[in-house]
Amino acid sequence: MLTEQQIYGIYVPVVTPFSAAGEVDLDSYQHYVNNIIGNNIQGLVVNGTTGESPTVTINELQLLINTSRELLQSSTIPLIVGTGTNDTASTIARTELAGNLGADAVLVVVPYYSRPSQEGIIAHFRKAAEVGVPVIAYDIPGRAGVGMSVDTARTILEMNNVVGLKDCSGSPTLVSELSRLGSKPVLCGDDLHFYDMLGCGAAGGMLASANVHTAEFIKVYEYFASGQLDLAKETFTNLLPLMRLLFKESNPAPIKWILSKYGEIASDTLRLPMTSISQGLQQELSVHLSR
Ligand SMILES: O=C(O)C1=N[C@H](C(=O)O)C[C@H](O)C1
Repeated sequence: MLTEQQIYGIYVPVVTPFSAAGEVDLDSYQHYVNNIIGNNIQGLVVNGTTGESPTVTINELQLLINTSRELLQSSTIPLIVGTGTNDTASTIARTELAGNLGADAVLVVVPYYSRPSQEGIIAHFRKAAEVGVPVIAYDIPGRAGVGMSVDTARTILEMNNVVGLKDCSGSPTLVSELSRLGSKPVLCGDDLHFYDMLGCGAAGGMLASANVHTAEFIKVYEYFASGQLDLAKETFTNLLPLMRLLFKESNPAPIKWILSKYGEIASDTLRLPMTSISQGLQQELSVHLSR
Protein backbone atom coordinates (compact mmCIF):
# COMPACT_ATOMS: atom_id res chain seq x y z
CA MET A 1 0.00 0.00 0.00
CA LEU A 2 1.40 3.39 -1.02
CA THR A 3 2.11 5.80 1.81
CA GLU A 4 2.41 9.55 1.85
CA GLN A 5 6.19 9.16 2.42
CA GLN A 6 6.54 7.37 -0.92
CA ILE A 7 5.15 10.29 -2.88
CA TYR A 8 8.21 11.95 -4.40
CA GLY A 9 10.41 11.60 -7.47
CA ILE A 10 9.23 10.57 -10.91
CA TYR A 11 6.04 8.64 -11.53
CA VAL A 12 5.50 7.52 -15.12
CA PRO A 13 1.94 7.33 -16.49
CA VAL A 14 2.19 4.73 -19.25
CA VAL A 15 0.26 4.54 -22.51
CA THR A 16 -2.08 1.68 -23.33
CA PRO A 17 -0.76 0.29 -26.63
CA PHE A 18 -3.42 -0.75 -29.14
CA SER A 19 -2.98 -2.88 -32.24
CA ALA A 20 -3.89 -1.37 -35.61
CA ALA A 21 -7.27 -3.09 -35.14
CA GLY A 22 -7.76 -1.29 -31.81
CA GLU A 23 -7.25 -4.22 -29.42
CA VAL A 24 -5.02 -3.90 -26.33
CA ASP A 25 -1.55 -4.96 -27.54
CA LEU A 26 -0.22 -6.88 -24.55
CA ASP A 27 3.11 -7.83 -26.18
CA SER A 28 3.96 -4.17 -26.73
CA TYR A 29 2.77 -3.33 -23.23
CA GLN A 30 5.04 -5.93 -21.63
CA HIS A 31 8.08 -4.93 -23.70
CA TYR A 32 7.64 -1.21 -23.15
CA VAL A 33 6.68 -1.25 -19.47
CA ASN A 34 9.60 -3.57 -18.75
CA ASN A 35 11.94 -0.93 -20.19
CA ILE A 36 10.28 1.87 -18.18
CA ILE A 37 10.60 0.00 -14.88
CA GLY A 38 14.28 -0.63 -15.60
CA ASN A 39 14.72 3.03 -14.56
CA ASN A 40 14.78 4.28 -11.01
CA ILE A 41 11.20 5.56 -11.11
CA GLN A 42 9.11 6.01 -7.96
CA GLY A 43 5.81 4.83 -9.38
CA LEU A 44 4.21 3.19 -12.40
CA VAL A 45 0.84 4.67 -13.32
CA VAL A 46 -1.49 2.52 -15.40
CA ASN A 47 -4.73 3.74 -17.01
CA GLY A 48 -4.19 7.44 -16.33
CA THR A 49 -5.06 10.10 -18.89
CA THR A 50 -1.99 8.96 -20.83
CA GLY A 51 -3.39 5.40 -20.73
CA GLU A 52 -6.59 6.64 -22.46
CA SER A 53 -8.64 5.61 -19.42
CA PRO A 54 -12.00 6.86 -20.79
CA THR A 55 -11.83 4.18 -23.52
CA VAL A 56 -10.49 1.26 -21.46
CA THR A 57 -13.17 -1.28 -20.46
CA ILE A 58 -13.25 -2.81 -17.01
CA ASN A 59 -12.12 -6.19 -18.42
CA GLU A 60 -9.19 -4.55 -20.15
CA LEU A 61 -8.35 -2.69 -16.94
CA GLN A 62 -8.24 -6.03 -15.14
CA LEU A 63 -5.86 -7.37 -17.79
CA LEU A 64 -3.59 -4.32 -17.56
CA ILE A 65 -3.44 -4.51 -13.75
CA ASN A 66 -2.67 -8.25 -13.75
CA THR A 67 0.01 -7.84 -16.41
CA SER A 68 1.58 -4.87 -14.61
CA ARG A 69 1.58 -6.76 -11.31
CA GLU A 70 3.45 -9.62 -13.00
CA LEU A 71 5.98 -7.24 -14.54
CA LEU A 72 6.58 -5.66 -11.14
CA GLN A 73 6.92 -9.03 -9.40
CA SER A 74 10.55 -8.61 -8.45
CA SER A 75 10.44 -4.83 -8.12
CA THR A 76 9.59 -2.46 -5.29
CA ILE A 77 8.11 0.15 -7.63
CA PRO A 78 4.53 0.88 -6.53
CA LEU A 79 1.67 0.29 -8.97
CA ILE A 80 -0.85 3.11 -9.21
CA VAL A 81 -4.03 2.51 -11.19
CA GLY A 82 -6.28 5.18 -12.67
CA THR A 83 -9.79 4.34 -11.47
CA GLY A 84 -11.46 7.74 -11.59
CA THR A 85 -14.37 8.29 -13.96
CA ASN A 86 -17.06 10.96 -14.09
CA ASP A 87 -19.38 8.73 -12.08
CA THR A 88 -18.90 8.00 -8.39
CA ALA A 89 -20.37 4.48 -8.48
CA SER A 90 -18.12 3.30 -11.30
CA THR A 91 -15.11 4.99 -9.63
CA ILE A 92 -15.84 2.95 -6.50
CA ALA A 93 -16.22 -0.28 -8.53
CA ARG A 94 -12.91 0.29 -10.35
CA THR A 95 -11.16 1.24 -7.13
CA GLU A 96 -12.39 -1.98 -5.47
CA LEU A 97 -11.21 -3.99 -8.47
CA ALA A 98 -7.78 -2.34 -8.45
CA GLY A 99 -7.42 -2.95 -4.71
CA ASN A 100 -8.41 -6.60 -5.05
CA LEU A 101 -5.87 -7.11 -7.85
CA GLY A 102 -3.01 -5.65 -5.83
CA ALA A 103 -2.75 -1.99 -6.80
CA ASP A 104 -0.69 -0.04 -4.27
CA ALA A 105 -2.79 3.07 -4.85
CA VAL A 106 -5.37 4.50 -7.20
CA LEU A 107 -5.42 7.77 -9.13
CA VAL A 108 -8.83 9.42 -8.91
CA VAL A 109 -9.55 12.39 -11.13
CA VAL A 110 -12.01 15.20 -10.37
CA PRO A 111 -15.20 13.98 -12.10
CA TYR A 112 -15.19 15.42 -15.60
CA TYR A 113 -18.07 16.67 -17.79
CA SER A 114 -20.72 16.96 -15.05
CA ARG A 115 -19.15 20.08 -13.49
CA PRO A 116 -19.99 19.16 -9.87
CA SER A 117 -19.93 21.70 -7.02
CA GLN A 118 -16.95 21.76 -4.65
CA GLU A 119 -19.23 19.90 -2.22
CA GLY A 120 -19.88 17.23 -4.87
CA ILE A 121 -16.15 16.89 -5.58
CA ILE A 122 -15.47 16.37 -1.87
CA ALA A 123 -18.27 13.78 -1.56
CA HIS A 124 -16.90 11.91 -4.61
CA PHE A 125 -13.42 11.66 -3.08
CA ARG A 126 -14.85 10.69 0.31
CA LYS A 127 -16.63 7.71 -1.30
CA ALA A 128 -13.50 6.69 -3.22
CA ALA A 129 -11.34 6.96 -0.08
CA GLU A 130 -13.79 4.84 1.90
CA VAL A 131 -12.94 1.84 -0.31
CA GLY A 132 -9.70 1.60 1.66
CA VAL A 133 -7.13 1.71 -1.16
CA PRO A 134 -4.71 4.68 -0.93
CA VAL A 135 -5.91 7.49 -3.21
CA ILE A 136 -3.91 10.06 -5.14
CA ALA A 137 -6.40 12.81 -5.98
CA TYR A 138 -6.01 14.32 -9.45
CA ASP A 139 -6.90 17.91 -10.26
CA ILE A 140 -7.01 18.75 -13.98
CA PRO A 141 -9.55 21.50 -14.67
CA GLY A 142 -8.49 21.80 -18.32
CA ARG A 143 -9.82 18.32 -18.96
CA ALA A 144 -12.45 17.96 -16.20
CA GLY A 145 -14.21 21.29 -16.78
CA VAL A 146 -14.02 22.04 -13.07
CA GLY A 147 -11.15 22.16 -10.57
CA MET A 148 -10.48 22.00 -6.84
CA SER A 149 -10.28 25.17 -4.77
CA VAL A 150 -7.44 25.28 -2.23
CA ASP A 151 -9.95 24.58 0.57
CA THR A 152 -11.39 21.61 -1.32
CA ALA A 153 -7.93 20.17 -1.95
CA ARG A 154 -7.09 20.59 1.75
CA THR A 155 -10.31 18.87 2.81
CA ILE A 156 -9.65 15.97 0.44
CA LEU A 157 -6.02 15.64 1.53
CA GLU A 158 -7.10 15.44 5.16
CA MET A 159 -9.20 12.34 4.45
CA ASN A 160 -7.95 8.96 5.67
CA ASN A 161 -6.53 6.93 2.76
CA VAL A 162 -5.85 10.00 0.61
CA VAL A 163 -2.06 10.06 0.34
CA GLY A 164 -1.36 12.92 -2.05
CA LEU A 165 -2.43 15.11 -4.94
CA LYS A 166 -1.49 15.21 -8.59
CA ASP A 167 -1.65 18.83 -9.65
CA CYS A 168 -2.44 19.65 -13.28
CA SER A 169 -4.22 22.87 -12.35
CA GLY A 170 -1.99 24.90 -14.65
CA SER A 171 -1.12 27.40 -11.91
CA PRO A 172 1.33 27.41 -8.98
CA THR A 173 -1.39 28.48 -6.50
CA LEU A 174 -2.51 25.06 -5.31
CA VAL A 175 0.95 23.58 -4.77
CA SER A 176 2.29 26.77 -3.18
CA GLU A 177 -0.62 27.09 -0.74
CA LEU A 178 -0.70 23.40 0.14
CA SER A 179 3.01 23.31 0.76
CA ARG A 180 2.83 26.51 2.87
CA LEU A 181 0.09 24.88 4.94
CA GLY A 182 2.11 21.67 5.37
CA SER A 183 -0.41 19.48 3.56
CA LYS A 184 0.21 15.99 2.13
CA PRO A 185 2.60 15.77 -0.88
CA VAL A 186 1.79 17.12 -4.31
CA LEU A 187 3.10 15.66 -7.57
CA CYS A 188 3.31 18.03 -10.51
CA GLY A 189 1.36 16.83 -13.56
CA ASP A 190 2.13 19.88 -15.62
CA ASP A 191 5.21 18.74 -17.54
CA LEU A 192 6.24 22.09 -18.98
CA HIS A 193 6.33 23.67 -15.52
CA PHE A 194 7.92 20.79 -13.63
CA TYR A 195 11.04 22.70 -12.61
CA ASP A 196 9.04 25.73 -11.36
CA MET A 197 6.58 23.48 -9.52
CA LEU A 198 9.45 21.80 -7.67
CA GLY A 199 10.46 25.28 -6.57
CA CYS A 200 6.90 25.90 -5.31
CA GLY A 201 6.99 22.77 -3.14
CA ALA A 202 6.00 19.84 -5.41
CA ALA A 203 7.43 16.55 -4.13
CA GLY A 204 8.01 15.23 -7.65
CA GLY A 205 6.16 14.74 -10.91
CA MET A 206 3.72 12.39 -12.60
CA LEU A 207 4.80 13.27 -16.10
CA ALA A 208 3.67 11.82 -19.38
CA SER A 209 6.84 13.13 -21.06
CA ALA A 210 8.90 10.93 -18.74
CA ASN A 211 7.90 8.06 -21.04
CA VAL A 212 10.64 9.46 -23.27
CA HIS A 213 14.15 10.05 -21.84
CA THR A 214 12.98 8.69 -18.47
CA ALA A 215 16.48 8.80 -16.96
CA GLU A 216 16.82 12.52 -17.76
CA PHE A 217 13.63 13.35 -15.87
CA ILE A 218 14.91 11.38 -12.89
CA LYS A 219 18.10 13.44 -13.05
CA VAL A 220 16.12 16.70 -12.97
CA TYR A 221 14.41 15.53 -9.80
CA GLU A 222 17.58 14.17 -8.18
CA TYR A 223 19.62 17.28 -8.96
CA PHE A 224 16.84 19.43 -7.53
CA ALA A 225 16.38 17.29 -4.41
CA SER A 226 20.12 17.39 -3.70
CA GLY A 227 20.25 21.17 -4.08
CA GLN A 228 22.11 21.19 -7.43
CA LEU A 229 19.68 23.68 -8.87
CA ASP A 230 21.79 24.82 -11.82
CA LEU A 231 22.18 21.26 -13.05
CA ALA A 232 18.48 20.56 -12.47
CA LYS A 233 17.52 23.62 -14.48
CA GLU A 234 19.97 22.90 -17.29
CA THR A 235 18.80 19.27 -17.61
CA PHE A 236 15.17 20.38 -17.59
CA THR A 237 15.78 23.15 -20.11
CA ASN A 238 17.38 20.66 -22.48
CA LEU A 239 14.20 18.57 -22.34
CA LEU A 240 11.86 21.51 -23.00
CA PRO A 241 11.92 21.60 -26.84
CA LEU A 242 10.81 17.95 -26.99
CA MET A 243 8.26 18.44 -24.19
CA ARG A 244 6.66 21.38 -25.99
CA LEU A 245 6.09 19.14 -29.00
CA LEU A 246 4.74 16.30 -26.85
CA PHE A 247 1.99 18.66 -25.71
CA LYS A 248 1.45 20.52 -28.98
CA GLU A 249 -1.39 18.11 -29.77
CA SER A 250 -3.48 16.17 -27.25
CA ASN A 251 -1.60 13.80 -24.96
CA PRO A 252 -1.00 10.85 -25.46
CA ALA A 253 -1.03 11.01 -29.29
CA PRO A 254 2.48 12.53 -29.67
CA ILE A 255 3.94 10.17 -27.05
CA LYS A 256 2.40 7.14 -28.72
CA TRP A 257 3.86 8.26 -32.05
CA ILE A 258 7.38 8.69 -30.69
CA LEU A 259 7.22 5.40 -28.71
CA SER A 260 6.18 3.60 -31.89
CA LYS A 261 9.06 5.19 -33.80
CA TYR A 262 11.46 4.04 -31.05
CA GLY A 263 10.05 0.50 -31.46
CA GLU A 264 8.79 0.50 -27.87
CA ILE A 265 5.23 -0.15 -29.02
CA ALA A 266 4.15 -1.63 -32.33
CA SER A 267 1.64 1.03 -33.36
CA ASP A 268 0.63 4.57 -32.43
CA THR A 269 -3.07 3.63 -32.71
CA LEU A 270 -5.41 5.57 -30.44
CA ARG A 271 -9.04 4.91 -29.74
CA LEU A 272 -11.55 7.42 -31.05
CA PRO A 273 -12.22 10.21 -30.40
CA MET A 274 -8.43 10.49 -30.08
CA THR A 275 -6.57 10.48 -33.40
CA SER A 276 -2.94 10.26 -34.47
CA ILE A 277 -0.81 13.38 -34.70
CA SER A 278 -0.67 15.62 -37.77
CA GLN A 279 1.96 15.30 -40.52
CA GLY A 280 3.37 18.65 -39.41
CA LEU A 281 3.98 17.48 -35.86
CA GLN A 282 5.47 14.21 -37.15
CA GLN A 283 8.04 16.27 -39.02
CA GLU A 284 8.84 18.40 -35.97
CA LEU A 285 9.17 15.34 -33.71
CA SER A 286 11.37 13.51 -36.22
CA VAL A 287 14.21 15.83 -35.23
CA HIS A 288 14.10 14.29 -31.74
CA LEU A 289 14.18 10.65 -32.77
CA SER A 290 17.85 9.97 -32.11
CA ARG A 291 18.55 8.91 -28.52
O1 LIG B 1 -1.73 10.48 -17.60
C1 LIG B 1 -1.39 11.29 -16.78
O2 LIG B 1 -1.36 10.97 -15.60
C2 LIG B 1 -1.04 12.66 -17.20
N1 LIG B 1 -1.86 13.34 -17.88
C3 LIG B 1 -1.75 14.73 -18.15
C4 LIG B 1 -2.57 15.05 -19.35
O3 LIG B 1 -2.57 14.31 -20.31
O4 LIG B 1 -3.21 16.10 -19.38
C5 LIG B 1 -0.33 15.10 -18.36
C6 LIG B 1 0.57 14.57 -17.33
O5 LIG B 1 1.87 14.61 -17.81
C7 LIG B 1 0.29 13.18 -16.89
